[in-house]
Parts: sequence; C-alpha cells; structure tokens
Amino acid sequence: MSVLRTAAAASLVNPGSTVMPGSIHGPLLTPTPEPTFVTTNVDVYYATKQALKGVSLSIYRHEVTALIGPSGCGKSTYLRCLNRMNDTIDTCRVTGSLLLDGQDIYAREMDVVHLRARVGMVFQKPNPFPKSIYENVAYGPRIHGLASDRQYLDEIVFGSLEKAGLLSEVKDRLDQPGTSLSGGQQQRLCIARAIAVQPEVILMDEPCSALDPIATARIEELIDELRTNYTIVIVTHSMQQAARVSQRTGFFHLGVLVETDDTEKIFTNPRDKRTQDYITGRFG
Ligand SMILES: Nc1ncnc2c1ncn2[C@@H]1O[C@H](COP(=O)(O)OP(=O)(O)OP(=O)(O)O)[C@@H](O)[C@H]1O
Repeated sequence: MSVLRTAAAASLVNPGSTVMPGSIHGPLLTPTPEPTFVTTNVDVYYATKQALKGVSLSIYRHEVTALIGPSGCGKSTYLRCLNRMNDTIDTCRVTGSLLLDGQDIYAREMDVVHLRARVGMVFQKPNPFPKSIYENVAYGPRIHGLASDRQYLDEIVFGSLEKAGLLSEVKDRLDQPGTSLSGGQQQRLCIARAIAVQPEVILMDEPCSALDPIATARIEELIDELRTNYTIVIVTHSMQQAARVSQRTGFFHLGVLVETDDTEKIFTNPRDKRTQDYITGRFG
C-alpha cells in the first residue's frame, strides 16, 4: 500500500486525529499464521434474544486481535464465549463450534476451571482480590497446584509481576493490599494474576476504559510486549487503540461479524460499507 493511500485512509479513521500512518503499526503478519481458536457459526442467545448470529472467526497465535463495533453489537458476548464466561449467565445459550487448539471447549468433558486458566481474562474495571499484592498473583498458581514450594511460588509471582511491567513499582510493598495501587497499576496486577497461571490466551474486555491516558499508554505497550508469549483478544471502543495495538481486527454490527482482516486493511480499505461507515464515524 502506498504511503499516500495509507495516510489518506488513516485520516478516514478519525479526520484530523493523531492516528498517523505509522501508528497503524502491528508488525507485519506472518505469512501462514497458526490459529489458536477456530470458531465457526457461533450463535448466542440470552433467553429468546439472539445476541450473536453465525459468527465465524479465527484467532491467531501471538497476535493481538481487536474486536470493534458499536455498543451492544455483541463484542463482549463473543469474547466471553472463548473461556465460557457466558456459562455464568443463566439465560445464555451458545451454539456452534469453538475449538481451542483443535479441542471443543464446549465438550462435556472440558474442565471449565482449567479452560479459564488457559484462557485468562482481564476486565474493564480492575478487580483485584481483597488480598495483598503478592496473594493476588499467588492465588491462581496455588489453586491450580502449579507451585510445589514457596520458592517456586515466589518465582511465579515475581516473574508474573515482571512480565506485567509492575515488579519495580511494587517489589517493596508486596504485602500491601492490591486495592492500594493506582487504577493503572491495579490493571497490571490483574494482568499479572492472569499470567501467573500460564495461559495461552488473554482476553481483555475494554481494559483501558477506566484508565487515564498515561496508564492507557502503559497497558498498550504491555499488550504489545505480551504478544511475544501470549495470544491476545481485546474488545475496545477506541478505534485508535485497535489500530495501535492489534494485528487483526474484527468489526461487529448487530450481532454479526461483518468482516475481519489485517488491522491495516480494516482501517484503510475495508470491504464492507458498514465497516467504512463505522470507522469514518458515520454511526456508532
Ligand atoms: N446478561 C445479559 N442478559 C441479557 N442480554 C444481554 C446480556 N449481556 C448482553 N446482553 C445483550 O446482548 C447484546 C450484546 O451485548 P454485548 O455486551 O455483547 O455487546 P457489546 O458490543 O460488548 O456492547 P458494549 O460495547 O456496549 O459493551 C446486547 O443487546 C445486550 O443488551
């Protein structure tokens, strides 16, 4: 794609905004990426109301996939299908095929607790446990039996805090409550907590919506670093954020996945008029 075309298209995303061509960055996609999740024809109902209609989407390893679309279009519903968080909603029914590394995550024999360790989740509002910083991170490895002794548990806790970019800020106050941290630090603590149980995938549901711009920038940098070791799916209302952090983007509208493609393609040359209208601010 020519620089001129990219520049013109980037200005479409948000005319006059700071989204410059270079900031639709995600490094180039590998030629033959490997899917972590293959989901096919997913329908979701809340009682009789259908929230997702025939969604087919693959999530690729070591990429960040952004899910965008107007409010109520089903982004969070789809995200929650990937670790069966929707199971906690009585009226919710999921049909279709959802395979993680080829395994049906809705199969009767699937251990949902284990699934949620493999597919961790970070929520909109940071939600540390009412425990110390150390215990927030140690809790998961303990209940999953990942640490045979205290020394190994320490290694997991310190390593997870380091990967979440928080260790240097908290190493001298590990026994203080998680809730004593700033909002951005709490969100990184929640990321450390997810990492501590060695997930393959981290789901993030608008992880920056409660954070200020500096804390948001820190989380965005972290997402880019985490991609080396994890597969990430992020729901975001910010098209700039999707453009900055993701390699692949899916656009949802009224419960339908309208299109999915390389992030650069979605923001510069979408196939569908609805996507074009959304990214140019005509609705949403
Ligand atoms: N627990 C629930 N019970 C009933 N309906 C629900 C429930 N959760 C979501 N819905 C409905 O499902 C549809 C999709 O909601 P969902 O939260 O997935 O959309 P979204 O795109 O993530 O929205 P937003 O961007 O506002 O968070 C909406 O119509 C919503 O009202």
